[in-house]
Amino acid sequence: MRKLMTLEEFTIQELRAFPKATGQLSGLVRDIGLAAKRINVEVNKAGLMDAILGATGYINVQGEEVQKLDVFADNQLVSVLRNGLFCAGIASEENDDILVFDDEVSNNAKYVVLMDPLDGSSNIDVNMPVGTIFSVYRRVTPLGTPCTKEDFLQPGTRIVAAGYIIYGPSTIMVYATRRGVNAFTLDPSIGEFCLCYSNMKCPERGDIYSLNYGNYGGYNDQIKKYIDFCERKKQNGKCYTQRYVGSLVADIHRNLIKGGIFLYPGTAEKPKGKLRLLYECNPMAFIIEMAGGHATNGKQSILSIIPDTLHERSPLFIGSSGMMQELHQYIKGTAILYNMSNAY
Ligand SMILES: O=P(O)(O)OC[C@H]1O[C@](O)(COP(=O)(O)O)[C@@H](O)[C@@H]1O
Ligand SMILES: [Mg+2]
Ligand SMILES: [Mg+2]
Repeated sequence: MRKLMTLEEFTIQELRAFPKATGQLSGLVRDIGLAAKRINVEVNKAGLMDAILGATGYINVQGEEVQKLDVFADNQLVSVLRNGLFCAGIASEENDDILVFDDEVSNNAKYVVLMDPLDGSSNIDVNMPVGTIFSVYRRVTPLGTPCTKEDFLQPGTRIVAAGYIIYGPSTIMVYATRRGVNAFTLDPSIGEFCLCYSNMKCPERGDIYSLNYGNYGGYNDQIKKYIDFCERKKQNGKCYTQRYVGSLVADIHRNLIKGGIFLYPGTAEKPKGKLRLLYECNPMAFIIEMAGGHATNGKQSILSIIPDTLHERSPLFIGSSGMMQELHQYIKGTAILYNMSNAY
């Protein structure tokens, strides 16, 4: 077996590149990795335990029925980060309001974490890939004081690091900073995430388009025309292929590796679509943009949106740069597609 660098070794190597760094970000990512390992164990044996499969009967702030695994995942992340040294507070898709840790250590931590503890909830009971999505921001409120909502309502251009863990045939953590995008596979024999893809680049083009076709009727004419174009489109003599898992982590992970485009547009009924700007759109946009792709809401780059509320939704168009250019010719959005990776 090739000796693969572990996540811990990788973050320490990154630290060595920044002698002035405090190590807080590396510590935070390792804490998230630990929580992911605990979630992974429950996901793997979900079919064996009623305690993990099924719904809680509780409706969350999103108006969605909360799954038992949503709660389990949220609790694992909250407890690891609350008891850690590097996080001042959390905003979670599952909680109405922010969680301020407000103790001496946490109040001196310079980062806050935003998370979708369990993504792809509708796929839990059918053994399809699900995931966890996170993003890290530097606080804007003074250290030594409790963090506030201001620390969470920052545009995606302020993201310091973002990532997701996909609990699939293998469990993979994709972690992005401004230095690049790297992926780590969980090696169950040593219980460590090991580097499997370094410096990932999203191919400029692919032949996959990904959307929930069931919503087609509710899309505006421009988007319908783009989807019709994808149906007819031939590339190198090959038709475009439609793929949709229904777990954002899985649909984005596939397109990150193979190239492709993912759309979750607004509809007449839900003009903002379904996906949450802070917990889903922003982190995925950061990862894909750092890998050379693009992400917009059809009008502007996702990362440039100034959030108003914790649980606001946004249409999402994301993927290979060449395919995003093509899409924008159809939806005539005014978004000038430039790569945000060098915006800051
Ligand atoms: O069932 P739909 O409308 O296609 O929505 C699927 C989308 O909803 C989600 O499941 C929403 O995420 P959660 O499971 O975290 O609520 C995404 O993962 C996925 O892309
Ligand atoms: Mg989600
Ligand atoms: Mg979720």
